Amino acid sequence: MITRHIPGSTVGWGNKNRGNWHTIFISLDPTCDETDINYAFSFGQPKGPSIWDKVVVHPVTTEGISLWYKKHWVWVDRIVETDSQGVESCRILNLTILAWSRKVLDRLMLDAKKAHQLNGHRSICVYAAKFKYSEYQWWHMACRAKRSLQSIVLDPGIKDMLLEDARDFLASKQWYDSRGIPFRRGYLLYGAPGSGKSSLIHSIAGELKLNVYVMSLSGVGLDDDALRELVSSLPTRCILLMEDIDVALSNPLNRDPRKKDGKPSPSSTTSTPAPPALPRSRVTLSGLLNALDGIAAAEGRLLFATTNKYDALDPALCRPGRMDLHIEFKLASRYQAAQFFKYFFSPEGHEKIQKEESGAKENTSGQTAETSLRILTSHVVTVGGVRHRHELPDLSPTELSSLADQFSRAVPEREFSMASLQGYLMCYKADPHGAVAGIAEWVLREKERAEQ
Ligand SMILES: Nc1ncnc2c1ncn2[C@@H]1O[C@H](COP(=O)(O)OP(=O)(O)OP(=O)(O)O)[C@@H](O)[C@H]1O
Repeated sequence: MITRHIPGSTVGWGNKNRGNWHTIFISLDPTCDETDINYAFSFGQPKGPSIWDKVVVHPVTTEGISLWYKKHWVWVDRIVETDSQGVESCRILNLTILAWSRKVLDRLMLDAKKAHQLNGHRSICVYAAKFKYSEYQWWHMACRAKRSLQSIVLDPGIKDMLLEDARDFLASKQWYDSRGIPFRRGYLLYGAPGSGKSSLIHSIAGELKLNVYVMSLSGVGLDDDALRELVSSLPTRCILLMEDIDVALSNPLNRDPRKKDGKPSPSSTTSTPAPPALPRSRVTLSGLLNALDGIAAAEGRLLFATTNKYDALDPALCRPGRMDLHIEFKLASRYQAAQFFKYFFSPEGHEKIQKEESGAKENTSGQTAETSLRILTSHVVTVGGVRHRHELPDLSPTELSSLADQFSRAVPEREFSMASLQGYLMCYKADPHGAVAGIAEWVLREKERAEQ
């Protein structure tokens, strides 16, 4: 049996052979960064779904899966070892292959490595909490192309502050340990819908090479126990995204469900029959707080919670230690409108969009980055399944700035969301002059619509 340590990572691996059965096992240190695991195991598309993609479908179960590699049948299973207190101590991936020679496995490892390098860490994996087979588990949903931070336009300083804070946190494990402070950090992003909260989180995940675990507290059947299980089974170093955190907790029963002792609420004593209640989450506030900072809560994770109703949140949830930074996202300022316009119509913006698109395309069609870079300044629009390519007019930086300035002057301060401005600009994908000419009328129309 050979055990080796992959340099620069926390993944150790070895192999053992029994006749024509060859097994390679990879023991994953519990502090292992998910990207290290990906490094060893991700097979980028278009070769087919990655081994890692398949394996992570059951991130904490030992359920095995099989797949084909170069006409060889490969059996992959996963073992989670726990210590005497039930805390995960080690994860092991076993890959077993039937072949004359174990060289196939070596090739598989090399291919995994090459494919991952080719993929250039261009994507992040998104997992969602799903209720399947009578329990909640993390399921691999998709690999998403990273979104450049530059494509998100906020008021100056916000992005850098958030990114720096998260970077600093991830590099400070020792500092937290030495002071006995739980190694966790929480960010609460709140404010107007369509102002970039989710986009920013995905972009930060890309910058920090962290996978994103998304959950909604209002999920049907989610209760305190399931929530605790989900949170405690998170890997170290990841982003936990709790979307619309107010939704479940707006239920007044959640603060303390036992208070009412099963007595009918005042509204139900009136003669008017109450409308049928919508299915509500069974997560209580205390259950949520326990999941976030109880003994079993995962360490090393970044929590991002989003809400459109900041005032509806309980102060206990928002206190430092749970939500360390609160960041308000407002409707678009004129500054944002101008910057977004410039990004949208600049060749660099297009370049970024093309690169992001090429990353996404590689995942499905096998197109290489080189091919897509050749169409840098053209824009691909899909209408009813037909692709049209629009050439972006050649604008000098001064012209672009001037157009952006005119555009932003027509957009009233803090009245429209960035999502709605994006929606408007999408109608003028390669026509910045048209976008400027039409904006005043669009603003009027939208205002009238809002008043109706
Ligand atoms: N500040 C921004 N900069 C660039 N694009 C933005 C910005 N805000 C929103 N968008 C665009 O608008 C769309 C919606 O954004 P996003 O989902 O991030 O908003 P949100 O604040 O999370 O919304 P909600 O609260 O409704 O979930 C995305 O396609 C995104 O590209």
